[in-house]
Amino acid sequence: MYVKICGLTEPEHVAAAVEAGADAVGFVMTRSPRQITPERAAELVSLVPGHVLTVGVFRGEDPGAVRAAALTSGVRALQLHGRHPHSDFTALKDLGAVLLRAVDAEADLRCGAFDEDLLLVDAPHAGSGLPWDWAAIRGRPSGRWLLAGGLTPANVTEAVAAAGPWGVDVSSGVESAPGVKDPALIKAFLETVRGAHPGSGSA
Ligand SMILES: O=C(O)c1ccccc1N[C@@H]1O[C@H](COP(=O)(O)O)[C@@H](O)[C@H]1O
Repeated sequence: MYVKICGLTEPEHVAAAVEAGADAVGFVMTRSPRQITPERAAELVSLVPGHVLTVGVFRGEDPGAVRAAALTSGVRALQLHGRHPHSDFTALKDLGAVLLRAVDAEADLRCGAFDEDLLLVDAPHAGSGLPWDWAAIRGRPSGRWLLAGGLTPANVTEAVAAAGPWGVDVSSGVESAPGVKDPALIKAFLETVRGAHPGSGSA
């Protein structure tokens, strides 16, 4: 199962995610308790080995702003939250980055229609960090998609069994306080997922 650890702001937390076996690490470059500048993201990206995908996370920015942040930070994937027309993704294609469309589970489950590289299905009220009815989306997204929203080391096994995703994405569920990652929780999350689903995928 593919695992992304998101919202990293400190080198030691990047190291914790990489050592624990994350497939992807995310850097939030939009308004958030986890927001970092593209320049800070570049410093953290430089610490990530090539086999781990680096993802820039954005919400509502126009493609020009996303492009500028992508070029400065050097992330290899772009995760766009918000109601972006397909043309926003097309406008970024030439960067050669993996493109992730993030949708919330209530607003848009026409998941078969997406043609970005990856789909990320977040909670109906994205950003709450609360568990939600994962079973409601079982069988609806197709292809490679990540489940997110309120996942923790304690509930990820149940969430995966309920929703049947290709991968999982966690941020607040591996924090000791909003925006403060906890290396022990990062390790526990990876161990739990890998224990139940050995092996990972490739984006
Ligand atoms: O983490 C944030 O603050 C954030 C801000 C803006 C857009 C997305 C954000 N995070 C992403 O939200 C999902 C779910 O996170 P959580 O585990 O419920 O906290 C995940 O994809 C984060 O990358």
